[in-house]
Amino acid sequence: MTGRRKLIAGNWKMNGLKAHLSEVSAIAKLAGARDDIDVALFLPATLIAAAAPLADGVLIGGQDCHQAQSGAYTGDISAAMLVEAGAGATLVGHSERRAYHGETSADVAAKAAFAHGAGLKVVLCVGETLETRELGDEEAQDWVVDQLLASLPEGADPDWLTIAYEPVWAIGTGKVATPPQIAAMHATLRAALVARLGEKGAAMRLLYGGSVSGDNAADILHLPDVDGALVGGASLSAAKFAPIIAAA
Ligand SMILES: O=C(CO)COP(=O)(O)O
Repeated sequence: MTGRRKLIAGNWKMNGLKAHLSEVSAIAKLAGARDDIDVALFLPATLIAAAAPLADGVLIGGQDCHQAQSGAYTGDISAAMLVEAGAGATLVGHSERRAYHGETSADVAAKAAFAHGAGLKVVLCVGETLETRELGDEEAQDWVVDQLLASLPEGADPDWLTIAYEPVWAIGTGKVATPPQIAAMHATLRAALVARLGEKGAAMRLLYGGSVSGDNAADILHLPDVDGALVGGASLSAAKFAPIIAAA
């Protein structure tokens, strides 16, 4: 036993209106039936305040937060705003933020540290593009280790920080990484975390994300260094999320 509790997390991305809150309630019901794992939902910021009271037993989070307390950052959201809305966590460094908003690993490390300072748990995402993967499996592993180490915040601790490995080429494509690819990457990331953080690195959860579904969840979740999943499309409905929770 590793002592690491599994975390099944959903990332709704830019999906979901109030009409979809019934899915949050239904997912909370699924989570309530499992006291051996953690379940989280990273929702659009507009849904957090309405979702939090419905989601007993589910960690509700935002999908990004700014690395400053407040200020002239049009369109951004601060960690304190997420906390006030009822969030207990946030994603940082998702590849869609890195790609479409130009976020660097230094930004991501600062966001993670700031979010922690505001009392949020943090899921920090890393992952390589198809171009990098095509250089070879070892090259991809080296690249992701570098990205992870550059993104790790000061004081990284498994009590509040979880890492999610999400190969960009597997996100929303239906093209899941193979179990050997995932196992090799997670073993490499684990070794890098242990080298950097010692026991804290051994205890830090490492999630896989990228086209996780009810069909492939069991094969992925039982790999040795996989401590859960970060699920996009299949987290939007309780019906599709249920078999992933059941597989954990
Ligand atoms: O990016 C993801 C979760 O953060 C994965 O998305 P999909 O599960 O839709 O591939």
